[in-house]
Amino acid sequence: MSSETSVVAKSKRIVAKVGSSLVTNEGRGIDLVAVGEWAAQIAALHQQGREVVLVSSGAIAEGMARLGWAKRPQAMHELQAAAAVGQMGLVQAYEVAFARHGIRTAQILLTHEDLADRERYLNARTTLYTLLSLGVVPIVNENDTVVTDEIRFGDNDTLGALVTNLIEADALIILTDQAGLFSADPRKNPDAELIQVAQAGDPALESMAGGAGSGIGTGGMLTKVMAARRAANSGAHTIIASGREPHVLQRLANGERIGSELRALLPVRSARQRWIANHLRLRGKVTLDDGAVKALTSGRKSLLPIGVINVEGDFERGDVVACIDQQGRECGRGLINYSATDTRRIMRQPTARIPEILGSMSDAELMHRDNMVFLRQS
Ligand SMILES: Nc1ncnc2c1ncn2[C@@H]1O[C@H](COP(=O)(O)OP(=O)(O)O)[C@@H](O)[C@H]1O
Ligand SMILES: N[C@@H](CCC(=O)OP(=O)(O)O)C(=O)O
Repeated sequence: MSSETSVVAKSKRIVAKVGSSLVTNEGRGIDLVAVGEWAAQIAALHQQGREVVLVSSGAIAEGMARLGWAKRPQAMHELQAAAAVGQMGLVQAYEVAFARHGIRTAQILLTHEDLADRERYLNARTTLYTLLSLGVVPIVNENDTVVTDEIRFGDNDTLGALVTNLIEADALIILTDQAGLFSADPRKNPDAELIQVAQAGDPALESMAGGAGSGIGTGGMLTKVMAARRAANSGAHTIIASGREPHVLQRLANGERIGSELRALLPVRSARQRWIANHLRLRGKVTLDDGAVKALTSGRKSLLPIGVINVEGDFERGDVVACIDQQGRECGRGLINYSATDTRRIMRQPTARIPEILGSMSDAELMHRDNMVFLRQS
């Protein structure tokens, strides 16, 4: 494939995400013309044998329009009420638009908990695979009505990336109200330049995307750049492009380069490792000495208690815990074999002493390499 060809051309399974500002026409109620156009484009992708999951925001913005609220409420229960009202409009609009092409849609509302718990994660995955095999287009949003501030994704960019990981999609296409990622916020810097190709996860992208969003969406560009990094964990490329660009999805699928392409270069990991890498709820941290950091990042070894010099948090056996170096940078994460209390008892200890401290049936490793992901190359 020439470097002038969009990575979407080769993508069989695609997650497309549309943001609130697009779906609701800058907060003025659902843009039915735009919804109709996306449905027509996704129908065309189906004709080519591609599978598409649509992650759509807009429930809160549409709920506000339906309730006649001019200002976004602060109180969580009012946001949740708006989402419940608006989600009705959202799924109705998609159902009608896709039905014109003979395509069925399905509503999937997910929470953080659904993706953090391995069993529920696997259930969600099976359902999505089943829907795709039936030729249905799943329409995904966060289950805003039941989540609270501490546990919500908040923006749908993160959710789009997690769905990309969940179904092992080849590409994540984030459609927004700008032509892509610019070197600075184009609302404030008319001279900002479009970034056409970059590596997902490049820290320079995060500083370009620092500003807030449109005021209608929640994430801004930063969450899109972070989503690209997350999507790259499962080998998926991300495109950030304007949802107002005519036939954008079809043109991307036909190989045209539009917007910003944030490419995945990381090695593809196992399904279990991807789940660990993208785990949002870390229960604690263990600080490693330099030798342990080296063993993990360059040798891809299991983590032994002797390399741990500090323990933070109150975790249980089986929780996902971050491994940080002495500068506080995360270098890996994994499922821990001991509770925080036991980890504190055995940290800095040689392997031979572990049975003495915790009993003869103890594991030698604090984290087994098969249950770990290594986030930084040395
Ligand atoms: N470097 C950047 N490039 C492009 N847009 C940026 C950048 N930094 C901040 N933004 C802002 O991010 C907004 C898009 O985010 P958001 O409003 O959350 O959209 P959506 O609802 O599509 O998720 C843009 O309108 C723009 O003002
Ligand atoms: N779940 C919320 C989406 C939150 C949101 O604003 O997302 P985004 O437009 O992607 O920044 C809704 O449907 O209103």
